[in-house]
Amino acid sequence: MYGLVFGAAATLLALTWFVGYHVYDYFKDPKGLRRFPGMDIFAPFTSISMILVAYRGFRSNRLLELHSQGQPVIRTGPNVLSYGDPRAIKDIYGHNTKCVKDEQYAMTAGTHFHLADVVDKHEHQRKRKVLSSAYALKNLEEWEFKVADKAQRMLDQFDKRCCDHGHDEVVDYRKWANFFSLDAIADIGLSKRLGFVDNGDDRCLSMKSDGTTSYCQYRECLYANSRLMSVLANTYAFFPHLCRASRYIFPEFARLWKLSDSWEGIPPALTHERLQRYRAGEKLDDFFQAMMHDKNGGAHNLEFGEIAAEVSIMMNAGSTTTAIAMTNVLYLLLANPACMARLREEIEESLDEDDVVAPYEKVKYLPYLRACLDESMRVWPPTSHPLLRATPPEGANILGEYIPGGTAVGMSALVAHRNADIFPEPDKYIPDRWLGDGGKELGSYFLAFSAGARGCIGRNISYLEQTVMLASILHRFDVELATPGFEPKRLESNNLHPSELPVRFRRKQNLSEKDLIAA
Ligand code: HEM
Repeated sequence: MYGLVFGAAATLLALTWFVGYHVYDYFKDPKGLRRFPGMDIFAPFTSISMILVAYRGFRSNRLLELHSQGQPVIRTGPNVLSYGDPRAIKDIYGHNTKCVKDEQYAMTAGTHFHLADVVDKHEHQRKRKVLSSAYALKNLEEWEFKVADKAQRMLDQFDKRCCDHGHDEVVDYRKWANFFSLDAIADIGLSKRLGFVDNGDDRCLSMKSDGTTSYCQYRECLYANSRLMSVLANTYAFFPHLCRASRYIFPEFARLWKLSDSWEGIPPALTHERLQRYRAGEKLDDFFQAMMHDKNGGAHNLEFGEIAAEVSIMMNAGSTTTAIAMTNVLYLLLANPACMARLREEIEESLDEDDVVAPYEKVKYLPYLRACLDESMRVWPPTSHPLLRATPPEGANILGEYIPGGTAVGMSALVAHRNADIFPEPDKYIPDRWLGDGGKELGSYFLAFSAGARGCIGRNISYLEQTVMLASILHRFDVELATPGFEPKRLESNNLHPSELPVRFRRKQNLSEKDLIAA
């Protein structure tokens, strides 16, 4: 009985402290953030608001709704501001910004930082220098054959499933696009043949820190980790506690944590395997090799943990985003037949009839093709939520207004891209807007790859993969939605995931009967 009373009193005390602390902080307002309207009435007091919005699965859309009502700045947490005016991009993300990555990145990092979550500017510069040779455009073109190989395997799979063979198989392009982007980045990065496209399955090895291994499904595990972080990392001081508690309290989170634990073991398993090949003296042409040595052959002497961290971000950022972009562009073209027809015409004019996988040289500068890709990443940016930066200790001017040091600030790419002043008719798919001088001017408001020193290092690889795969598919097949009028649902974790994309492939009429039989 006394125990119960004591427990109730302790809970009440803790709650009173919790609420009192946040209310006190709000009214004390040391940074003067009270002038900004809250995302809802609780957001200025507590990050629970953002946790709930994130949990519902589309926080950028909520921010878009709020900013569209005319609010340029919204307080989404006690110390977090969301910007709605794309002119803030250069202040927050531009090359001259003094803002650094927010502590959220360090909070969610593993034992070692990787290029994307390292906060310290000098450490980031060091890493970026080491890795830039690996990601350089020069290497990229040398690695085209790896992408072409995966593209050929994708075409082989679609050939087997296309309607001309008497069956009527519906293909989930979303799934296959992810198999493709994973196979491609594993080969480019680690000379590893995952074989996801060949197997139509993403079963792979995961390795615990004690060296024990097990098998798991790659995408399921990665997506679980991303979903957890997108919800839980909105708390700061409470993050480790929430991580622990959520494992035991909520069955849904317990399931996600189990999968996420398996994801944590995938990059070490890949790193371990590649290191063994490296130590055995195999000279392979991949990122890994470029990461281990400088141009003159001098060893970088990276620790295992750092190598595994870089493998992790490469296999994560380098696969999901591209697969999302590939899915969205195909969907948007199917939903906009006039754009599809024009793109096909451009592709047909540049490829020869006997080209199977589109040679990058022939398609990389096709203006309408690039415009279709960029417009789809504008409408549905694969990484859509505000990527938070912290203002420097001395504070920063954002949109001409002083924001004190240590404030988290960010702008969602979805919000930036749906701004009607910059992108008229923002909800419509209009690739033309990217053509000519007008298109060039829009570049500074295109946030799909973020911007400045922390902008995406892998964008050229992604364009290579997206361009080759899309051109090859449209050169070979007629594609249609399995259900006319189908629209993918969307779930935003750390990326904005479309649901499945069920389509049918049909070999194009201009291919000879002989060609069909050979396939
Ligand atoms: C459509 C495809 C892609 C999109 C939309 C995309 C988007 C982004 C965005 C928005 C950032 C900034 C992240 C942040 O501030 O937290 C970023 C950074 C990064 N991306 Fe990508 N990315 C794509 C493809 C790739 C690929 C293919 C790779 C690797 C092969 C890659 C590797 C990275 C890395 C390592 C960073 C961190 C860069 C740094 O901080 O210096 N990305 N990407």
